[in-house]
Amino acid sequence: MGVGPGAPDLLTLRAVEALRRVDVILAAASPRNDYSRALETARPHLRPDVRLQRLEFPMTHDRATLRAAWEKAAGITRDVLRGGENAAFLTIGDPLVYSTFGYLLKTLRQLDDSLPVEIIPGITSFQAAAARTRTILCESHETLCIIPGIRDEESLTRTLEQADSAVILKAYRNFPAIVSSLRRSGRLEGGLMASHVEQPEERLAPVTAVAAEEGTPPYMSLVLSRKK
Ligand SMILES: C[C@@]1(CC(=O)O)C2=NC(=C\c3[nH]c(c(CCC(=O)O)c3CC(=O)O)Cc3[nH]c(c(CC(=O)O)c3CCC(=O)O)/C=C3\N/C(=C\2)[C@@H](CCC(=O)O)[C@]3(C)CC(=O)O)/[C@H]1CCC(=O)O
Ligand SMILES: C[S@@+](CC[C@H](N)C(=O)[O-])C[C@H]1O[C@@H](n2cnc3c(N)ncnc32)[C@H](O)[C@@H]1O
Repeated sequence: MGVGPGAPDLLTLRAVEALRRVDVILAAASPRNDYSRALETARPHLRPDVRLQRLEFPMTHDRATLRAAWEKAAGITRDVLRGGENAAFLTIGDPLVYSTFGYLLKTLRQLDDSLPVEIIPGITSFQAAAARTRTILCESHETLCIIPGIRDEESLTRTLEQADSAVILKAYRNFPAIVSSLRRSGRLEGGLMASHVEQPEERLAPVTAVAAEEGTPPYMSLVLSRKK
């Protein structure tokens, strides 16, 4: 299930109802910090007796490391379900948008495609950012383009030139290339940077202001860009 951007009151009623019902909570954590923001977001809704099971996702692009981790996570999930327990896998935002859930689902299907899976949608990070900044995402004939900010500058520029509205997720380490591509496509002015939306560390600022600072933005950052 998606738990939304990070505030415990931005889960859907369906997600909250499911959390009250399940025996096991499956939470993705990076071995780097063993922290699950999705779990902390859902925590106020958990039954005190629910069992917590961490699943490690290494947050890397190394194919062999990823495959091994997904197989381990899918194996644990299969064993929980085959044991007769209900489980909820938590993911930030929506489970079908750049989510660990996608990899878990595909790998679980390969292990056993008879296991029942229900997907509960969540409010995405960019919907939450649009709401917090009162930004219209798209209207009338406009397109809305969802762009992974880890692409190279040329690719980012080409896509931005085609888009009416754009949201650039994963706007952190590659932020300088993102800023250049916004500038080259004539949309730097007006670009909004939204970090940790609906989380305690929330920051909303013009892209130009963030670009003028030293340092790398946090992983939980995205850019909203609407063509003028
Ligand atoms: C490679 C890299 C780039 C990339 O994003 O592509 C990457 N994550 C990176 C960094 C990173 N990720 C997170 C933090 C801590 C942030 C914090 O704590 O504030 C940090 C920062 C850090 O570690 O420094 C947490 C996190 N990540 C995802 C979620 C949401 C979810 O679970 O859905 C959550 C919240 C979980 C929670 O806490 O609830 C999801 C994804 N992250 C993935 C990959 C894919 C999974 C691959 C796999 O199966 O392992 C997937 C599914 C995206 C996809 O595939 O599109 C990049 C490498 C580092 C680098 O080199 O820069
Ligand atoms: C792996 S993707 C997860 C997307 C998520 N499933 C969704 O539906 O929004 C991680 C990226 O989502 C964005 N993100 C997730 N939560 C966020 C938040 N609360 N504030 C700002 N950006 C966030 C950031 O761009 C981050 O790099």
